[in-house]
Amino acid sequence: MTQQTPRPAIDVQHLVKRYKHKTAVDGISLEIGAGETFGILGTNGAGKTTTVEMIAGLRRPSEGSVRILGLDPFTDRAQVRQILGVQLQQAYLHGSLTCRELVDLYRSFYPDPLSTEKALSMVELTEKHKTKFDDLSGGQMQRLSIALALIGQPRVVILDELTTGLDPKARRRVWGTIESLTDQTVILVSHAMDEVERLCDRVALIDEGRVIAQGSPHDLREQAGAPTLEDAFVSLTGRDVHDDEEDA
Ligand SMILES: Nc1ncnc2c1ncn2[C@@H]1O[C@H](COP(=O)(O)OP(=O)(O)OP(=O)(O)O)[C@@H](O)[C@H]1O
Repeated sequence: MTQQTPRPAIDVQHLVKRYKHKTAVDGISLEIGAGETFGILGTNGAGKTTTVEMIAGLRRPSEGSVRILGLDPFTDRAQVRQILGVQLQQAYLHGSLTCRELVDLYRSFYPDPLSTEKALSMVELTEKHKTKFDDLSGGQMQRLSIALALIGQPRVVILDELTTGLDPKARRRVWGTIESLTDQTVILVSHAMDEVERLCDRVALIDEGRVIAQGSPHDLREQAGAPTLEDAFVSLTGRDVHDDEEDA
């Protein structure tokens, strides 16, 4: 690592993803600094998940490049796995394993993981340690997937729909956990404006696979001349927060 040229922790250049009948991501560039919490906002189908899946190395870009702390998520896969924690919208976990077994399994992937107890207590699943993943409620599954994303104390964390489906108390607890990640670089995909406003230093607003505005939540409100981030979203995209692309 050079000291004189601080590189972005996450450097995304001209990212494109084409499917057969659809360009889901159409030239997205993002430079996210170390320690930043960066929000990705956009309507349903805007290309947010596709973008973060490419950043995480789970989906191959049609064009463009991704570097995480200087590493390519495809060619440096093994190294990236050590520094990256990912919570995706759909958690693909073994349903027959208990919470403790899943936590222990994920701990084994990392050199310096959180303790099993800390990981479970962080998301208030200590009492559920013997419960199989399939027998958890939706919100409990979500909380476990957050713990698994953070278990390796990764330097970079990607969280897709962090608190969707969580009750207000659980949301606030999870926010507190994310706020405590001061050294880590976090990408947060969210539809929840209060969450973005509270947690994110900067935000990219994505529409039809492109970044249409970028800045702090305050900047976006100013750019749009809007009183709230939700109003800014509607004004800048011309759509409602929960609009679907097909409805536009
Ligand atoms: N495997 C795929 N094959 C074809 N099209 C896809 C595929 N995955 C996603 N898409 C399309 O790409 C577009 C972007 O999808 P993506 O899931 O990235 O959107 P999103 O912004 O995360 O939406 P949401 O807010 O609903 O989660 C959508 O039109 C979606 O239908």
